[in-house]
Amino acid sequence: MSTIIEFKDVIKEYRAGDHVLRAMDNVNFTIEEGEFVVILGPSGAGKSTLLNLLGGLDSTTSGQIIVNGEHVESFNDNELTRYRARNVGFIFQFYNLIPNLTALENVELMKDIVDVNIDGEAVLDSVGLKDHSNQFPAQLSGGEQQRVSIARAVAKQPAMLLCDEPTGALDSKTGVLILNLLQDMSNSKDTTVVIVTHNAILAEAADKVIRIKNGQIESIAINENPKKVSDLDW
Ligand SMILES: Nc1ncnc2c1ncn2[C@@H]1O[C@H](COP(=O)(O)OP(=O)(O)OP(=O)(O)O)[C@@H](O)[C@H]1O
Repeated sequence: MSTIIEFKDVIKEYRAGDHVLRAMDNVNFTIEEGEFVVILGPSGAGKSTLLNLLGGLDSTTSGQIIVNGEHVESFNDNELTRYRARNVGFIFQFYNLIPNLTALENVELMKDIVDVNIDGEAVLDSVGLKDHSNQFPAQLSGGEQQRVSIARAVAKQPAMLLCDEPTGALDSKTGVLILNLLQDMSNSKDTTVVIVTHNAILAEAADKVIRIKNGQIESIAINENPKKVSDLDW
């Protein structure tokens, strides 16, 4: 496997007046292509900060973030926009659906952003929304809206899927369906999946588990025999 993501001595500080908060404190790790990675840590540990830096949504204070051989920390705004569009699928807690487009149109919208063939109906089917493709976001429940946004990120077939509590609004059965889909995508080796979660059980399904605490890496563990998501004891 080849390394797709590398954090080298990454520091991220937030300033509020003369107070400085170090949210990322000298963080080093690598992620291999196609890995299914789970990031765990208590509230405020820096998990979302890590994901935002990796996704090019926020900039480092110092250090290097190398993705596919490119230095993300050195990108200007245009380069960051291109990087996000080409490489990253985001599954975050805010759904960002376009209200006057149907579920299907929200998914197929990705055709205009990346050069991929999208079978929107099939992707909606894979997240259990086959019968909802012609509904508008306001006609869907919170969990269904979250699944449309997951379908949209998946349809893009990105090199990296960055997920912040991807199953937050879902019941456990639907959550397992989604996590299964994400694990299958990483098993196909085309997509590297990084999931931030409070759910420690998911660690058993990960290829790599990164634990962070107070902005620092507490441990990095490799699972030689990760479980299938569907075999976990939820
Ligand atoms: N934009 C910001 N400005 C100032 N401080 C911030 C900002 N974003 C995050 N922080 C601080 O950085 C630290 C890490 O926050 P982060 O959101 O990364 O934690 P987290 O591990 O994702 O927490 P949670 O599990 O509660 O979502 C926290 O102390 C937080 O208050």
